Amino acid sequence: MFFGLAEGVSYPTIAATLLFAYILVVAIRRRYFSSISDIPGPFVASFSVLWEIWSIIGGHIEFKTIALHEKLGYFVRISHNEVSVSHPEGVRKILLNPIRKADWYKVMALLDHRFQTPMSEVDPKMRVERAKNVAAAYSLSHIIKFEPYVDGAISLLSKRLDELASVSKPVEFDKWFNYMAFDVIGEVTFSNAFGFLESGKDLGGSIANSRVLTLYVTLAGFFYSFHKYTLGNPIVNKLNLMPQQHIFDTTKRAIQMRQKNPDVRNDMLSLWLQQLKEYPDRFKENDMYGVVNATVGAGADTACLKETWRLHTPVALGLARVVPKEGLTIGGRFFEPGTKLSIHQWVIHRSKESFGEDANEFNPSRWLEPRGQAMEQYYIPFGAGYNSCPGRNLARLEVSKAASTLVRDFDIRQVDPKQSWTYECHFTAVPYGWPCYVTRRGAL
Ligand code: HEM
Repeated sequence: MFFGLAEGVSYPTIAATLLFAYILVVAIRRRYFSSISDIPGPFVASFSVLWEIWSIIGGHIEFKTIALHEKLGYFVRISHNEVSVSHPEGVRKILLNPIRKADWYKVMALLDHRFQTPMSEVDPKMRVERAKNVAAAYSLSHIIKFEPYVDGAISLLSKRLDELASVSKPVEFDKWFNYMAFDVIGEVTFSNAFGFLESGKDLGGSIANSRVLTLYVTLAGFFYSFHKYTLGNPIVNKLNLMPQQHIFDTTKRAIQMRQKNPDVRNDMLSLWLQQLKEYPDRFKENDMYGVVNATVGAGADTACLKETWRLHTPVALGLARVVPKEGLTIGGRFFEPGTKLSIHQWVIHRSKESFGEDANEFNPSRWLEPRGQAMEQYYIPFGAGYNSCPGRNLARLEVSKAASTLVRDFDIRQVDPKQSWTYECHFTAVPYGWPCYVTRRGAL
């Protein structure tokens, strides 16, 4: 028997209706029949990732997540399969527990899946294995050897500030700190500064473009399968189509220049090249390129000190892990296997329960008071557990020296004293548009 289409009904109409019905069923199932249906959160988050995507694009996911926790409590459903956790047990049970990372991290194989790094590896055991290949380069005993080069970059920065001061030109610190961070990471990784401080310019547009790249990568992590077959595809990358990949071109050029440099030191790259030679079966050339890209990308983002890192934490996206097969109980609430649980560092760092009633205030002396010691367990600017930041030694060295030198040597005042600090949080908190006048202390 043959059924024809009713008059006025076309195949596209039927396809659209079926698609709509499918989306509706999925949304209803996620909203009402998921193991986290009872957890409060924005309506749109109960059936999609749209709340997270929209908040990341908006540039202030950190304050939105804090506000939700203040209103709704320890657990907030921020997407159909992710719960943001602010319970004091969260750091220990989610980050210090060696459980799988969320698939979002897979996007951190940059430019594409051939360049795996410890960051992109979601399995904790494999991540630890990968990290072993590169760990020595980040160790304090290795990093400390680069102190003279950090000092050199700070002196050059001071010289540039003197030049700007002499013509009363406002200083855009966000740019100059970025230049310094790039040059330091160049010295530590390739035995050569990139030349940002020397030229006083964003060479090749690397810094401006890395903002676009960061936003793209942060969003693409939520749609990894799609990214992998589109812009994260090796063919697309060979054609140079990855959005704003200038930073990787800059890194590639730095590696090429280093090969011609007769004066290379025992830099990070030399340790990784040695590893490549000694363990070719477990550390391959693409792994090395991946790690170099991750180090330059992460290392060039550095900003300020302990209380500042608490109040203005550089990473502004929840660190997400996946509940293991035996499930996980936090604060008396059981979470089923496969649920994504994330720790948002801004939420943890501004918790009044952990940091006191003055949690939203800049009060460095909290760390010197008796309560300071108990606060340490909730202080996680560099993450915590097996996936914590390997670059923390360099970050601490560089930021402590730069901040203290600048505060010692310069008077700094805003061009517009009433302007509040401006920054955007997509993946990291990136300051912009906050010009200041500087004058050398003691100068007439
Ligand atoms: C203020 C400065 C910095 C802060 C606050 C910071 C913080 C972080 C955080 C929170 C993570 C992710 C942890 C997670 O996903 O669980 C991370 C990862 C990472 N950071 Fe940093 N970082 C800083 C500077 C640096 C520097 C200077 C370098 C390079 C020398 C660096 C290299 C990395 C790398 C390679 C990863 C990937 C970690 C992995 O192996 O999985 N970071 N960082």
